[in-house]
Amino acid sequence: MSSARTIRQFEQRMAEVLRIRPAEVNKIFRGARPTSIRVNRLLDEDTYQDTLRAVREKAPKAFPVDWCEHTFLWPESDGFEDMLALAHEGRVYLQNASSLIPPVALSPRPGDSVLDVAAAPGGKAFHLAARVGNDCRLWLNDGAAPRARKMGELAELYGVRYAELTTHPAQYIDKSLPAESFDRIMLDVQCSGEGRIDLRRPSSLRFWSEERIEKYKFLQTKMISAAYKLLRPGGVMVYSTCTLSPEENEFPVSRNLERHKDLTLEPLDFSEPSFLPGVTSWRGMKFDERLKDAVRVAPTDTFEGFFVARIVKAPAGSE
Ligand SMILES: C[S@@+](CC[C@H](N)C(=O)[O-])C[C@H]1O[C@@H](n2cnc3c(N)ncnc32)[C@H](O)[C@@H]1O
Repeated sequence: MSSARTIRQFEQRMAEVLRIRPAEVNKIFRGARPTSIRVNRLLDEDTYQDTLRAVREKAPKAFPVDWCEHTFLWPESDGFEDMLALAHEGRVYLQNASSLIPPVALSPRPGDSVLDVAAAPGGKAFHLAARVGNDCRLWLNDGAAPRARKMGELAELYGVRYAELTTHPAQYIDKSLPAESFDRIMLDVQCSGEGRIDLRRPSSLRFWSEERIEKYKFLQTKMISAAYKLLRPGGVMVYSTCTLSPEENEFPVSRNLERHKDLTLEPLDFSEPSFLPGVTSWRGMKFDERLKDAVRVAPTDTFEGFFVARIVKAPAGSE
């Protein structure tokens, strides 16, 4: 159980991050729900059409997302049991709408070599595969072997073809995989999960602490640095977390922009009212000005708190 002190610390921190009053934090952090339905395109065409019909009939309040194909926003979760049954058959993937953002931001192209560094349970990796109809060389990695194994089984259910499935620690992944060999890298990393905290259940704060945030920030900085070495010149990497503290978001990205001069940030070319720019300072720390091009998602009924940065490596031979 979390102490009253931890709850107070969390409320104060979130109020500061989101620039709201601590009392409002309690209204916003009411828990994670699956608030999107992604219809799986990797099964046969008849199944796809049949699934689309089922979504429209059984979850009529779901509505299409204009920046993400084959996907519906689903704030009311109507027809939940029917959608769950479709998910068990691999026909839809149910997840929070914020999780749709990183694969769209990464925008893999047909034929790309794609690495997902912390891929399990597979939501974003499967979405990447679906975006190019399995026409990519997909390398799945996750540091937790049992989660990686389960992801392999789910990949089969969802018709996802992958080239490799490994369990390397992300912070050292450059020691195990060939340098500069990926066109696209997804780095959706382990974090303090603030976007998913449910203050109706204070026990959801049991793993949250300011000390843990400090620990993660160095690990995440190393993970980006290791992934950088695997990215081809001209390639794109998306760094994302389901947390809001700048230590775990702007800090690791900013340190890597300083360290690797051929990296820069690109703004996303789609938006929602809850998308805010990244911050350039926090509690005495200064971050690279380009962090304004990152997206910080404020929690709403549909979107969990999230952070996404699209990081680009300059093409070979450029200044
Ligand atoms: C936020 S989850 C990833 C969710 C996944 N991208 C998805 O969309 O389904 C973070 C993942 O990182 C993995 N992980 C934790 N520490 C790691 C490490 N040091 N190296 C690699 N993976 C790690 C966890 O097992 C977990 O599956």
